Amino acid sequence: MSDVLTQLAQARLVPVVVLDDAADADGLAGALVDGGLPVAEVTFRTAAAPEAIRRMADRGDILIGAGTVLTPAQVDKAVDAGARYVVSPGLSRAVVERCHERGVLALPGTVTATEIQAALELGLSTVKFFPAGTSGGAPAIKGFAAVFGGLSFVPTGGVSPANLQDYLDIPAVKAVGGSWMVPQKLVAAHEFQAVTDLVSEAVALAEKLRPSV
Ligand SMILES: O=C(O)C(=O)C[C@H](O)[C@H](O)COP(=O)(O)O
Repeated sequence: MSDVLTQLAQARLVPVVVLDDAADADGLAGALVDGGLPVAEVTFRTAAAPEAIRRMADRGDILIGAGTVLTPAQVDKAVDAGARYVVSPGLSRAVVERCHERGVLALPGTVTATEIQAALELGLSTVKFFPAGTSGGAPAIKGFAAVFGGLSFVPTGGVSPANLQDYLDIPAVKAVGGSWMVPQKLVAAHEFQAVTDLVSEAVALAEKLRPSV
C-alpha cells in the first residue's frame, strides 16, 4: 500500500476518469502514459468501470485505482480487476476495512475534523479531501494539517490548473485528483492526442511547482 502512496506522491496528479465504454480504456491509458502521467482513477460511476480497470491494469505500465467506490462489493470488483487503490467520495468503515482485507490502499473522502478522526481511527494516514472546492479549499486543508500533524491529503473536486499551486504548495498535500486532464467528451471522441496535450501541460505545471529538495 505504501508503494502506491509513494507512486501517487511522485506523480502529484491523479486523473479522475469516467468511461462509458471499456473499449476506450486502452487508448486513454496510452494517452496518459504518452503525456508522462501513468496514473488513473477509474470511477465506478459507469458499468464500464471493472472491465476498463482490467484493460488498463493489464497493460502493466500504469498505476490504476478505482473511484466512486461505495460498497465492499465494489472494492472486490475493483481489486479483482487489478485496481491498486480505492477512492471513495465519503468515509465508509466497511469500504476501508474491505480494502485492508484485500491489501489495497483506501482513500476515503473527508471534509470535517470528525470524518478525519474517524479515518485516523481506521489506521489511515492519507485521506482524500472531497469536494475540495466547496469545502474551504486550500485554506481548510492548511487548517486541518495544523491540527492533524502527519496526515496527508489528496484534494479533489474543483481542482484545476488555475488553483493547482494553492493545493500543491501545501506540504501535507500528497497529490491532487481531477477530471480536467481527461474530459469525457475528448475521450468519447477518441481525441487521445488532445488528452495527451492536457496531461502534458498538467505534468509540466506540477513539475514547476515541485518543491526543490
Ligand atoms: O467520487 C469519487 O470517488 C471521486 O473521485 C470524485 C472526483 O474526484 C471528483 O468528482 C472530481 O472532481 P472534478 O475534478 O472537479 O471533476
